[in-house]
Amino acid sequence: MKYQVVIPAAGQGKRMNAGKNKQFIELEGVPVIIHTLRVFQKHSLCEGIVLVINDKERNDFSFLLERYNINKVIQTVSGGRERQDSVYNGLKAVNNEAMVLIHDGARPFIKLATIERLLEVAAIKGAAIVAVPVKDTIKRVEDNLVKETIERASLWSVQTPQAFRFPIILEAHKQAKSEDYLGTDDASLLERIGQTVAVVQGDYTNIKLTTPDDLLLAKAILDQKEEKDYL
Ligand SMILES: Nc1ccn([C@@H]2O[C@H](COP(=O)(O)OP(=O)(O)OP(=O)(O)O)[C@@H](O)[C@H]2O)c(=O)n1
Ligand SMILES: C[C@](O)(CO)[C@H](O)COP(=O)(O)O
Repeated sequence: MKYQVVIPAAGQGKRMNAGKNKQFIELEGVPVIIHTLRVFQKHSLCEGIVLVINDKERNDFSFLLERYNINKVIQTVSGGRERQDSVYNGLKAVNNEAMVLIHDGARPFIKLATIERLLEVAAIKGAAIVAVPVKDTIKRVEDNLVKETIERASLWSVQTPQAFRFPIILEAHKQAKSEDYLGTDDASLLERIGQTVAVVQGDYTNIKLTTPDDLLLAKAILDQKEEKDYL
């Protein structure tokens, strides 16, 4: 199923502490955001990319899109205070494609096979997300004391892309905004209004580059990278 993808890349990268937006950090000489965009640029089912950026970085992004010939970007839109605001701004620029994916610019290692499996499920279920089973024990902690150990068998660590039939995710964002609800992912905006969301198992290598140690993992992942998986 053909789709458009919204790529939020308007964050500040505070936890990365790199002194710049982590999207511009180079991995093997190529900026993180380009690694991410290249996957969708090459995917024949991707009909367009809406890139969400900080206006102060518009020239930087434009230069990179030109240099790396990322010509599937149909619009670059301004980000907002929170990731959710940025995504909503991006959704409003999608030209009413039946299916929309939302994928963090900070997740450069998404595989084509995962995207294709996600699309198949989202086409049937209306909404689907990529996730991996949790490997560690998860506990709820308050004031450095364990309050609860959460049964691990049903816990998943959620990633992106998240795929939705366009009208339902646009409406969910609209409703969350009108009710001042802030979620940490887009699927939660559907869950809170009673919509079902399917889960597709992805890869543990589909990491979000968040803190400096993630760059060590990124190097190891790139060392093992099979071009065919991504491009
Ligand atoms: N207001 C925001 C916040 C985040 N993002 C994007 O959403 C993705 C996931 O967010 P995160 O990893 O938290 O990125 P940052 O917000 O940049 O990181 P930090 O919280 O450490 O500042 C990233 O691609 C980021 O650029 C965005 O477009 N707009
Ligand atoms: C959307 C997400 O990547 C799913 O794991 C995650 O919630 C983003 O969190 P962030 O703090 O905005 O990076």
